[in-house]
Amino acid sequence: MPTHVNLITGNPNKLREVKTILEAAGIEVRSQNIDLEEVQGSIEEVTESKCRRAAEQAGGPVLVDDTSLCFKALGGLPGPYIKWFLQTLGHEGLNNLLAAYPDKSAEAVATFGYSAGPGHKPILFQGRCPGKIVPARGPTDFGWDPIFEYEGKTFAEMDKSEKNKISHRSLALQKLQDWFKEQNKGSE
Ligand SMILES: O=c1[nH]c(=O)c2ncn([C@@H]3O[C@H](COP(=O)(O)OP(=O)(O)OP(=O)(O)O)[C@@H](O)[C@H]3O)c2[nH]1
Ligand SMILES: [Mg+2]
Repeated sequence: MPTHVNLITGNPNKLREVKTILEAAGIEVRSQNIDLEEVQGSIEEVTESKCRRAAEQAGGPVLVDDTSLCFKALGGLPGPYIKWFLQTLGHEGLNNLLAAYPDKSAEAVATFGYSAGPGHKPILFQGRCPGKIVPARGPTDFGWDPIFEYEGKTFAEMDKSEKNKISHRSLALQKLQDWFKEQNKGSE
């Protein structure tokens, strides 16, 4: 296991969750806020490009988190473009996108990219959490948490620790930790 990672993000809520999850496993989370240009493409392409840019700009090993919200009735959209949809339409507008469809199911997808440094190919770790889109319930301090319902509660209605146990982000970070452990074995 590395003793620390450098998470490149401008999002303090992500940083808080990643810190809670990884620091419980003994990995210190440092962070740099670098505004990275984000390309269009599949979830994986967006994350890989973001991770490459982050490594170049930070000049060393980096971790990035790109988060998607995928509506089943819309073939996976807004997907990696959820940030702009959320900013433009708000919670109500996101619900309205699904008004014509009986299927409100969605998936929260966290894709972490880890690069050992500039020029190193990013390795991706993905976690998916199934849920459905509902009218907003709960505190509004983090993105689309109030409209994403998992087993009867929106993410916003959950305690932070409850969300961190089952979230897309914790599933992805579990895979990252498993990979770190594998790497360690190889170097022993
Ligand atoms: O309710 C939420 N619960 C979450 O668990 C979650 N994770 C991310 N988000 C939001 O989804 C968009 C992703 O865009 P995104 O991955 O590009 O993030 P970002 O631009 O905010 O930060 P970063 O790219 O600097 O890391 C942004 O609007 C984030 O606020 C979440 N909302
Ligand atoms: Mg972003």
